[in-house]
Amino acid sequence: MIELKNLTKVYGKGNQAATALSGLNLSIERGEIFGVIGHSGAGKSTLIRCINLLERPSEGEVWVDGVELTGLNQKQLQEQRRKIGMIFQHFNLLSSATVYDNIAFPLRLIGTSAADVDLKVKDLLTLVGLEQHGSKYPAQLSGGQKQRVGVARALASDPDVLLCDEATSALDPQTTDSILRLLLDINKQFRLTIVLITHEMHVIQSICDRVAVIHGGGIVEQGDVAKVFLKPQHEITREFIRSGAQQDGPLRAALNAVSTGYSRAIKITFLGPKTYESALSQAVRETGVSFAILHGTISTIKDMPYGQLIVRFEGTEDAVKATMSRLTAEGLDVEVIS
Ligand SMILES: Nc1ncnc2c1ncn2[C@@H]1O[C@H](COP(=O)(O)OP(=O)(O)OP(=O)(O)O)[C@@H](O)[C@H]1O
Repeated sequence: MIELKNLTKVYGKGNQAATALSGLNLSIERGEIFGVIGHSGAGKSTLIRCINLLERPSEGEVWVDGVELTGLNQKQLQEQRRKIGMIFQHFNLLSSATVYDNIAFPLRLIGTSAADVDLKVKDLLTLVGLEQHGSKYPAQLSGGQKQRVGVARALASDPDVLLCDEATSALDPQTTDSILRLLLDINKQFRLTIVLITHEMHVIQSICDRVAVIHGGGIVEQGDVAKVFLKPQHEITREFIRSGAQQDGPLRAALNAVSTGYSRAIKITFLGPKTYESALSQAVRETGVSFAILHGTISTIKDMPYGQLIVRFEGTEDAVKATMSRLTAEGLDVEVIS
């Protein structure tokens, strides 16, 4: 659906030159919600703005729905851009136009009849839950409502792709969640491909199918959110996960606590329905190992439950190893951490 090949973007020239993206490759499937996470300056905005050529890459190719965009003339590009909607961190609404007129704007630009504009805008107002607010001006709306207008306007031309440029970064946590739910709904309802950039792991965890971690203008890690989130390979990814987690001070103290016999601290990861099964209690009952829970999380990635427990097993070496083997045989991920 979207393919970025050897994408390079250099701003400025000579000794003023700044490389924002260097030789980046990325493939995004139709209908998925793809997240790009990275620190400030990593290249996220440049990357997302290259997908609709708001920013023209210095080198490389941008393929959307089988069409390579960098080779198109202005008219062809305008045509293709209609298939790519975009929403922004600061909403970018026309302050002197009503909600209705903001949403109607892209339709009027392409000469849609007044009757069709009316039908479409009313449908979109209902879709984003703003039926009662069509005649208001942006200044009379909350941040979440403004972003709903942004979503409705982006959907007016029936795009195949929605680009979200830090779309929830200016919103409080509750409003963020309501906008994320709206994005998830429209992704399901219209099989819309969504690409979002963010610096918050929570956003990725809530709605994305796959994620790429970007650092220094390149992708350092990518894959299914569950895989990247639960088994991060790169230090930058681990940093993001730590920043979204609770303080690990108490855990460190527990790991350092002296134990009398043979003991191992183990991280056990449960995914999907296994999260709610009793594999751990069954395994220790059978092997006679005792255990203390040092740290635990149960949450969801998109709508899939997962759990992560750090436990200290105590018993004979053979019994501890047998317990780990049993958990592995049950399909759980088991990792010795100390
Ligand atoms: N118009 C520009 N002119 C010169 N350099 C730029 C320009 N836009 C971005 N850069 C540089 O390119 C690099 C990547 O910037 P970009 O805005 O893509 O990162 P980002 O990950 O989106 O950061 P943030 O989260 O702070 O928006 C940075 O070093 C930035 O200073």
